[in-house]
Amino acid sequence: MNHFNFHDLEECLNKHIPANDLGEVKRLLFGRSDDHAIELHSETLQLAEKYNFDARGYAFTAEEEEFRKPRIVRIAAVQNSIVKPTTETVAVQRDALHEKISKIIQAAAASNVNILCLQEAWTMPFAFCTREKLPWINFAEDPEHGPTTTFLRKLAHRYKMVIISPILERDTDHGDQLWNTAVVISDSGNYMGKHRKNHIPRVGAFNEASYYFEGNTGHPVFETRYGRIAVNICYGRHHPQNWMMFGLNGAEIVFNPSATTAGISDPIWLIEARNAAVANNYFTVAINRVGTECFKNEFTTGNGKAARHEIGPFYGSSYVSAPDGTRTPCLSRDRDGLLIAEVDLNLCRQLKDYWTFRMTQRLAEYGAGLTRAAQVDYIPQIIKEKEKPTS
Ligand SMILES: NC(=O)NCCC(=O)O
Repeated sequence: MNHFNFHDLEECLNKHIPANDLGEVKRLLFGRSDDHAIELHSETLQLAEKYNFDARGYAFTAEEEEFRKPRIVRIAAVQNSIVKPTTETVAVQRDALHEKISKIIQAAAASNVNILCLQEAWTMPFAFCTREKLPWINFAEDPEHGPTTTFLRKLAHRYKMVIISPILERDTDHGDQLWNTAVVISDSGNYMGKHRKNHIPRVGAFNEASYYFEGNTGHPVFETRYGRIAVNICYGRHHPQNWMMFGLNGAEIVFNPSATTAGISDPIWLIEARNAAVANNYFTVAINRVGTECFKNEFTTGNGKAARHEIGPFYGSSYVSAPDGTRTPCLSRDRDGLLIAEVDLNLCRQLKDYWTFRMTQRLAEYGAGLTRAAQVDYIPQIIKEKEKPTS
């Protein structure tokens, strides 16, 4: 099937599953059978219509508590295609993306979004497949004072919104190195800090290791006005320990800005961030770009297939998962979109109390086991059947 004949999983279920089975199918696929959609502000919907993106909203509630007030926060994911051909200058490509995203952020603000995350390397095409340095490395910016952070700080301040901005970073203080970095800007418009992608892919066309190394910023959790947040960038979602460390540091929401293509990862996309939400008792927000990106020079992918000019299609499908394992429907596979989720952060502790994973986790046991497994002379603990005596 052509991926672009199939736009939207939920739409397909609604169309084809018999009405009396639909609730149970949704309970098994999404963790709940009811429609938890929320109405978005009319300005959000108007901007979505005008600028040709989807806007959808859902709510996750928690039990009422005697001693804690609900901690209701609106979080958002943005998925989008690039705007200009990759043959345009870096400044033209980047500015066009700034312009597109400013409309989507405005739409999010109209529906009172508190924390918003953009997709991985959102200011550029995902050009790492080419393995060519120029012009792509010219998209790299200073995370604190570069043009993208400067641009977003104004919006964050204007809308009192925490914004997570994943970019290609140039670290001029340390040998001009490049990094794949998420910048966190507070609701007062201040630069809060950054996190560098912990796991760098060496799969398919994702040749990022030619540009930057595994991150060296650990697993920071940012204490924002609206809650404790962290960022697990793309390929890091395949590593349960990466998710776990953000949880151990107290994250209540972990964003997973990604760039991944149909065929590589779509069968596992819907389970990874959802599983992490369950295992770590926090909300997760999985975000993927849309569209196919074309480059002037052909590149090969090391799979015996002919060289090509294109990477993609990126299949979108951004979604939010709650610590109880429920999830929103996805955004579409091929359209720009804004996904808003209203969450009660009290749900995190409620699920901690229910499952008691932290108590049963046996961190010290695994810490020791992992240390042993990382040694070069580690002998895997395998038990074989004893040889039977031959008679
Ligand atoms: N951007 C990125 O890390 N992509 C790798 C492919 C994947 O993890 O799905």
